[in-house]
Amino acid sequence: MVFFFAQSLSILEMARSVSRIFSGFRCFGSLPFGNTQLKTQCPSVLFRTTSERTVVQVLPSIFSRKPRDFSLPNSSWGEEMMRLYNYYNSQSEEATEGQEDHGEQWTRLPSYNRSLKYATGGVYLSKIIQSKARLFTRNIRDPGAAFEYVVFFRQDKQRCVCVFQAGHLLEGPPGHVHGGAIATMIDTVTGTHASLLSAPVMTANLNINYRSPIPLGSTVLIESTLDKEEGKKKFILCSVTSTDGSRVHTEATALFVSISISHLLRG
Ligand SMILES: CCCCCCCCCCCC(=O)SCCNC(=O)CCNC(=O)[C@H](O)C(C)(C)COP(=O)(O)OP(=O)(O)OC[C@H]1O[C@@H](n2cnc3c(N)ncnc32)[C@H](O)[C@@H]1OP(=O)(O)O
Repeated sequence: MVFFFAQSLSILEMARSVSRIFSGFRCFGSLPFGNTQLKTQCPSVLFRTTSERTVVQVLPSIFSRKPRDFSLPNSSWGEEMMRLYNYYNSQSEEATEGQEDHGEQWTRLPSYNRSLKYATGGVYLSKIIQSKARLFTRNIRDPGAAFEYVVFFRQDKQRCVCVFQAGHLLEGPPGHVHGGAIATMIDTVTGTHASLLSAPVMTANLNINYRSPIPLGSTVLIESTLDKEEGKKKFILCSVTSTDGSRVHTEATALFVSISISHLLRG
């Protein structure tokens, strides 16, 4: 992440700016920073500065139109992708009236490709960056060409599962998915998971073992579980397998460190 700030801004203004940016992330990324209330898509964000406490209202003022949710099915999704989407989605119904929700269901996490456009803090960023920035995994217009995925979260088990269909633009070795693309998806799923657990986080360490190649066009499962938490460190385990679980493609461990707004201000 790169942020450009005018030098004349006060620290308070910059803190407000970054907070608003994260407000945008909360609403528009699949990575909601902070303790997210999963069924509340666009919460107010409470943040504290040295001089004041401010509630930043995110919506409805920042919407010009409803952004596309990339975690919903499109025409490129194959049979296996749809089958698994329907499987997890069928277990993610809203709790019915009178029934308490203890996080025992899967929750589909919406996923958007922009944050800066909607984050008013972006006013301190380069206009070019504001207009052109897109989430890395959601920046190909052609459906099915690259990263097609949906992430579900289950709170009671502290577990995320991602159904991922790898498109033809992700080729590494002939006919198979590029290791960097696999790493990107692992970072995305584990990063989403870590950020659901705590305040803003950044990847500190990602350790990957590639066990067997993933054919282009295939659908795989990426599963993420919380290993342990130590202070501001979250250790996450991740595996990429065939959808029937018979083949392990990749195994990984990831470390995420909670950061403060001032960490980003330092660059
Ligand atoms: C729209 C959006 C949607 C987005 C939806 C998609 C989600 C995508 C998610 C992508 C996330 C990313 O790629 S983030 C981008 C890639 N990552 C980065 O650029 C991070 C660059 N690194 C940093 O900024 C920093 O090094 C940090 C934040 C990681 C740590 O700095 P810090 O906050 O000062 O913490 P520090 O004191 O150094 O360390 C805290 C503790 O962590 C340990 N620690 C720190 N680094 C490591 C390390 N590499 N390996 C082991 N341990 C480490 C320290 O020993 C210490 O342990 P102890 O002494 O406390 O025991």
